[in-house]
Amino acid sequence: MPVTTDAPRATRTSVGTHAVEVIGVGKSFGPVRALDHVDLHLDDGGFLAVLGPSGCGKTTLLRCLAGFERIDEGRLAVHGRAVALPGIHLPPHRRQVAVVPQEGALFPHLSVADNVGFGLPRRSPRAQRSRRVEECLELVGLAGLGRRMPHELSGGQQQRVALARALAPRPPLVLLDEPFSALDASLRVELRRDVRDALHADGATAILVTHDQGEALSMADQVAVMRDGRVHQVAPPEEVYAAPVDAWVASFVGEADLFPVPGTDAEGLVDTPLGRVEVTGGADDATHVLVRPEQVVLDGHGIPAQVRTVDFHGHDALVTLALDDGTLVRSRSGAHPPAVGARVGLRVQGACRAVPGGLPGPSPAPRPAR
Ligand SMILES: Nc1ncnc2c1ncn2[C@@H]1O[C@H](COP(=O)(O)OP(=O)(O)OP(=O)(O)O)[C@@H](O)[C@H]1O
Repeated sequence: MPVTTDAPRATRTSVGTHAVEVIGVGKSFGPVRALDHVDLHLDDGGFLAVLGPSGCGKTTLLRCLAGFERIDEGRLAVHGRAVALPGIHLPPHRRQVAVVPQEGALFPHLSVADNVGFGLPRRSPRAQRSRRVEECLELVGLAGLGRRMPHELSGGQQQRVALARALAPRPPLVLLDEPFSALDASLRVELRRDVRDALHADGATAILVTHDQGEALSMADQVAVMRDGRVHQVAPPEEVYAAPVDAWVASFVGEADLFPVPGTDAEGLVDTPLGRVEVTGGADDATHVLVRPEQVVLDGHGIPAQVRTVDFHGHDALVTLALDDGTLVRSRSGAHPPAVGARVGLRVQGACRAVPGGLPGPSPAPRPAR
């Protein structure tokens, strides 16, 4: 497993064998505790997404790793080399950590090839530098465009050049700071896939910072979910979605309807407004049953409900329904959703997860769509 943490219910492995180590890192800005005892480990070639809402501290973590901010407590190491301890702060240029910023920030007066080759050692033979530049342009799908100037490229192509520039010197760590936020939705999806493939093909170790769940889940091998300066869970994307450590993570990562657990019977069945559901997994302190919209299916013999809203997405739709007691639930239907106002029956399909919900902040349960 490439990443571990001291977050609740996660396991921590030994220190000293990882490509990136973040150990007990704290950072405050005056009274604001931006990072609160953050522990993360990432193996060589791993790809970690740090996911969290605005203000949770993810950019601060990235800036501390890059060397743009000093840490107050803890230790940061890259490939076994301590780059930050309290009192010790290696400047950014001595960390060999490459950053891909939100908007490419290419040198406008340099060609694409010169931008990509910018960080390569001047002393290495010219032919070798050109080969690496071509290799990196090919990795990001821009082979043959080295002579263009940045202004002759689209926004997506500029981000590809920024990635190629970051990869060229084979840095021990690549940091991606919401690199797709300036792009339109369809381009973003295409670029996510290409960037993930390019990083894997080059064997790069990378950390992506994002508030976009889709981006984190589709790109990374491991996802660290942050809130209020703390890491709540680190796990592969499928596990963060299917087995969130608490109700807050469940609600933040995907759509979640959460119902209080009144108690489980001997067969592991729980009464919810959607009928009796099978519950698996959950911790001893579980307080809520998590039901994902794809588990709520239309069934003429099911619990009666009325369609309130339909968010149509082409390939599917997210339908919000009101049960007769007023509880709102969501169902992900196929491309032919029921009409607003229609009376339908609902059934929960498959086992549900029980999760603890007692975290600070607004109660996530039950959370209607709108
Ligand atoms: N230079 C600074 N001075 C004072 N407070 C700061 C500074 N940088 C960050 N903070 C505060 O630290 C907290 C964490 O900020 P950070 O930018 O790391 O969050 P974030 O998760 O990256 O948010 P966003 O997604 O909005 O960029 C916030 O409360 C922010 O206001």
